[in-house]
Amino acid sequence: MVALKLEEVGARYGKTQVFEAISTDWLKGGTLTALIGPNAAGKSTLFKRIAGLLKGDGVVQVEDVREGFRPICYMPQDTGANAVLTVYESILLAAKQGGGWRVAEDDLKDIDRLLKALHISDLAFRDLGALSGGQRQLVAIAQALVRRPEVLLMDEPTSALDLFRQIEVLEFMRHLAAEKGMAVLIALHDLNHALRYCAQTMVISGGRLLASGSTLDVITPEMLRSVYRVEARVENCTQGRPMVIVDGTA
Ligand SMILES: Nc1ncnc2c1ncn2[C@@H]1O[C@H](COP(=O)(O)OP(=O)(O)OP(=O)(O)O)[C@@H](O)[C@H]1O
Repeated sequence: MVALKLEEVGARYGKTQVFEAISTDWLKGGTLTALIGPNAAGKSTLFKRIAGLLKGDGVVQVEDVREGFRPICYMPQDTGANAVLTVYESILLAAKQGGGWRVAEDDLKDIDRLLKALHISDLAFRDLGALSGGQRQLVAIAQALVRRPEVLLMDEPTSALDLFRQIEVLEFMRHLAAEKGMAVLIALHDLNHALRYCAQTMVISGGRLLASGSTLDVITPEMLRSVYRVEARVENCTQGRPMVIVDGTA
């Protein structure tokens, strides 16, 4: 199964250091990992650094990548849409990116399966430019998954989705990670999503990785006070699930 490890990873834009010396244990495939932290903490920058889109200090190691899979795929926050392509064409283009242009029967089957799994088959022949923000986000998830990544970095993938779709997508991703052995890192602002779906959580703040480990160990009232500047509790709801309840600003 794929494994990812960061060793003393840093990133800067020009002279401005965003974060430095981020190190992790080996993170194995099969589960979702939340990447959390306040606005501008560097979550997207860390993803770009892991994906190799930004250079910087330290080493990103990926081991045990299977034949026919891509080591790392980065799904950015909404970047607008190319109005010229249909949804189907855009997913096919993503599948073929960096490979040959010959389209095989299996490519088309993969796309059909993904469209069905994400419940967007009805959008297949719509123009990308004519979609709503949430529809575009679902298509972006299909574009990322069709590339068969071993490590998938998802930057706030549910920010434009309604409540039903948020749950549907995160449950689907958790299932897919377990089934395919994929390592999925998800930048999130909704900490209840982290508590509910992500086995591990990493907190980035003040240019450092402040905490990393089991989500329940990481999301604590102390962390919420020091990182998010809120007074909050983590309590079990009536169904026994832990949830963050915010009482106010700290
Ligand atoms: N291309 C860039 N050039 C210069 N500075 C940048 C660039 N991209 C991001 N930054 C800066 O780097 C810092 C980290 O930004 P980043 O987008 O990684 O944060 P984030 O944690 O993903 O934030 P958010 O939760 O608001 O999406 C911010 O101060 C931002 O202004």
